[in-house]
Amino acid sequence: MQPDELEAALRDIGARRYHRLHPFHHLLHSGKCTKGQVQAWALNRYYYQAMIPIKDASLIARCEDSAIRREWRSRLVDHDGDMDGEGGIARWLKLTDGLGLDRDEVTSLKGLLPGTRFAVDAYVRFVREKTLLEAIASSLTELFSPVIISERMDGMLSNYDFVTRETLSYFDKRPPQAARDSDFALDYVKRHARTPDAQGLVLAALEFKCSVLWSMLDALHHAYVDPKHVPPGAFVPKDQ
Ligand SMILES: O=C(O)c1cc(C(=O)O)c2c(n1)C(=O)C(=O)c1cc(C(=O)O)[nH]c1-2
Repeated sequence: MQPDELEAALRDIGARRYHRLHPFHHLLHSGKCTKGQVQAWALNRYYYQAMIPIKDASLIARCEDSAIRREWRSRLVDHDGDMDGEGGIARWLKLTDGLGLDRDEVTSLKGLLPGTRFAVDAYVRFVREKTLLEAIASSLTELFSPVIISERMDGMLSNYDFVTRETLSYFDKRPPQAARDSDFALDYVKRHARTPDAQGLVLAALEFKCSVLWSMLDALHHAYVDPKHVPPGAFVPKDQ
């Protein structure tokens, strides 16, 4: 494939497999979730947010090219900030605060669904163990996140009286960061995946990552929407 054909194949995976298509997101964005279901989403997604800098640090740790390390470093700052109280993780905790969740409960991870833990851990392990090309390609879901984030902001702000713009401030910053990061990652894979084998690995890495995001929402749907089987020890909303 030519590089532009590879890009088209990657975008096609997003169009068919990205978590924007998951029924839980349809419920969340259209105002059909209860407050408890929104809390469960935010509490579980906290683990994804908390582990993203760990996976990015592991990518940097094995990367021998200082230009790539320098570029990738901005992701750590985006999530961890330069000081306490700044960065994406801190802003995610503003979201869980705004939804009335106890911070210690969220950060203790005690109420996490096992399915969330397994999916997120699989992503971190993938980035740690696969080739650098596959690790970079697995971040390419971010090509598709600006659209879902704007749908989520509009939908949640207009449909839930318990959600404010300040509560959702995490998402204000994400679209430009995601655009910058995914432009870099896309350019990298287009330049480095030039053989059919390498291109196959890149496409498989993006499919894998779509499955990670999809199974996080499957776990939420099973526990909190239908059939509402909350695994032992996981968060139980007050309204469930
Ligand atoms: O809200 C979303 O739907 C969404 C999706 C994704 C994604 O597609 O992986 C990320 C994020 N948000 C996000 O906030 C984020 O920091 C992030 C980092 C990464 C990554 O793989 O390195 N994906 C995403």
